Amino acid sequence: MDKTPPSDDVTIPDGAMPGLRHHPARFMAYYVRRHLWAHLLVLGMVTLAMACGVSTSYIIRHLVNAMAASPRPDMMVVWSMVVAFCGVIFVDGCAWRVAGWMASGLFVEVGGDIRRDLFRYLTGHSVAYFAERMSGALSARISTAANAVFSLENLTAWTLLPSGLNIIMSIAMLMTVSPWMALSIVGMTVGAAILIFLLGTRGRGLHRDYAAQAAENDGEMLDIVNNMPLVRAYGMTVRECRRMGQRIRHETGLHRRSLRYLEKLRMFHAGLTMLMTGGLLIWVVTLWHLHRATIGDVVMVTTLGFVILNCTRDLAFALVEAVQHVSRLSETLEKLLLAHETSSHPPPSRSLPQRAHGHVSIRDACFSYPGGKPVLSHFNLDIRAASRVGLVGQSGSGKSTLLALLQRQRFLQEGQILIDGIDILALDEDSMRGCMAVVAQEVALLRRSVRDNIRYGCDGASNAEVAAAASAAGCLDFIMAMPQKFDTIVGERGVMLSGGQRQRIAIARAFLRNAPILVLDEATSALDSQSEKHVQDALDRLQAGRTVIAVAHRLSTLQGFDRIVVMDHGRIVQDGSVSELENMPGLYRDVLMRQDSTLSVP
Ligand SMILES: Nc1ncnc2c1ncn2[C@@H]1O[C@H](COP(=O)(O)OP(=O)(O)OP(=O)(O)O)[C@@H](O)[C@H]1O
Repeated sequence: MDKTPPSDDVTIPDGAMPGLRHHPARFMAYYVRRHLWAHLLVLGMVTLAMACGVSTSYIIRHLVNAMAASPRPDMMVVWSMVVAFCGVIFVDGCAWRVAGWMASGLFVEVGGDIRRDLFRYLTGHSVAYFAERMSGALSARISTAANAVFSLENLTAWTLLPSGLNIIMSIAMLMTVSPWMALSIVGMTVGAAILIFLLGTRGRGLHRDYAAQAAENDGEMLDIVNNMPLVRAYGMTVRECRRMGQRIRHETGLHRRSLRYLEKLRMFHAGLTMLMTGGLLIWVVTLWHLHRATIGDVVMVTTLGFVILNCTRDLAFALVEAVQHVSRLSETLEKLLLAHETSSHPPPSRSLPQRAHGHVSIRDACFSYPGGKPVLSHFNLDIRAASRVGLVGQSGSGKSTLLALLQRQRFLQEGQILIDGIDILALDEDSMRGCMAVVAQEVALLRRSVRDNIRYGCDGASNAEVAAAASAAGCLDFIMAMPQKFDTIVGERGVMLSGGQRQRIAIARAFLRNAPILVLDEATSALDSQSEKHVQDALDRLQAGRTVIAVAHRLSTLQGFDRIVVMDHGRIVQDGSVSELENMPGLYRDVLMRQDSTLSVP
């Protein structure tokens, strides 16, 4: 397998991931623990800043009382309060800035850790997992998870924590004026926060509808962009734009409703704040009138009361927002942290010798897709090392499924597939990938250079070896004609190359891998006869001395093979040499005759 990532890059090991699928809080806790001291420092700085902020009201109270003292104010007290005020706002500013500085590195770092872990875990899923899901949506989910945690950390540091601390410290300070007043404020604060939170969460349906529609539209857009050639070919550009326009209008409508709901809550809270602050002012002025409160008390209570009530609003809205981010994180983890399909088998531990023979044996194999009919049932096939076997059969007879099972992209429900006598499920990744090379109809190329694409999976290969493989695969002519030769970037999925050129790059890759087993999946079926000739020549060179398992609809490509296996509904219905099957009534001869007369694919 690829190299294990450096342990520094792993916060949550793959084995622990599925256990966190329904536990977003525990998932986040791993990343907080990884940077515990930095998180504690941010927490400490925010607490210090809040303490400073609240104590300014306390200092102002004393300043006002000292200034209003009769017959003459004590200027020592007045100036010491001024100095204290300046000191406190200086510390307050410094604490915020230290917290901001730390957080700007810390929260971004956490986002990076999450992306690395989720990407690594995602790449461990089986090919079937990817085949059944939209790849764009999966990669978008990794960003969604990292962004949700980033938002939650920011929300906690800059809103939840300050508002909570502000409320607690302000109430403690109000206790010094009137315990009853402080208790009343506690009641009002808790009541208002609970009310806003409950009303806020009642709007969750609206937020969810919007989030679901937005995700669906993103997927839809990606689908259209990926299929632009089809859209153009069928003259559907205008219609697709109109369709997308309608979907986006629907999404913006849902977004507006979700935001307006929050806005209505804010209006409701503003009214509540006005009433409660007015009530507090009347109360403290009455106390002052009864000589039970000083002017400083009036100033402090009014300021703190207003601060507290505003903080309840911030706290409640931040909680509602936090619920939204946690929902997004939960949804993402649920989708991404499914247990790897391979994990139900014992960990692969056996390896093949440096040069495996390439004897393939499929024994009593049973397989069906989830919820589908059996594709293979008690299927047996033995392929000698260095023999060339063609798999033939009507569409849907199970040929591609067999190749997927052979490459460990899918897993048998019963039976075994053995390579040189070892069950492929027991083979470690290096042996598994090292013993097999694949050339398929749809060649997978990355948006990297020609050289990197040929060298893919053989990192140690020198430039000379890459060039030799390219030469053996008949690629040199077109590579040398490219602007940057081997360094030319092939474009997304190799769009800058023709179908035949892409095939020959795949063949060069297989040459470099030099695996004893070669799997050909309709390798030449999509090519015109000129390209097919080039590719076929390269393939003939590649096949020499290897076990070849080739699926082909065009029977002419299997001329010269040692053996043909004809499949029908997941069973072998004919098995023999080309000449035997040509002279035997049955599916092979029927197809051959049809192709001879039409020269087309059945
Ligand atoms: N991902 C999938 N999920 C569910 N069923 C599938 C899936 N892939 C294939 N099948 C079903 O499995 C059966 C065998 O399909 P398979 O692709 O192996 O046939 P094939 O012989 O390779 O066909 P073709 O020559 O058209 O490629 C078919 O009935 C097909 O509908």
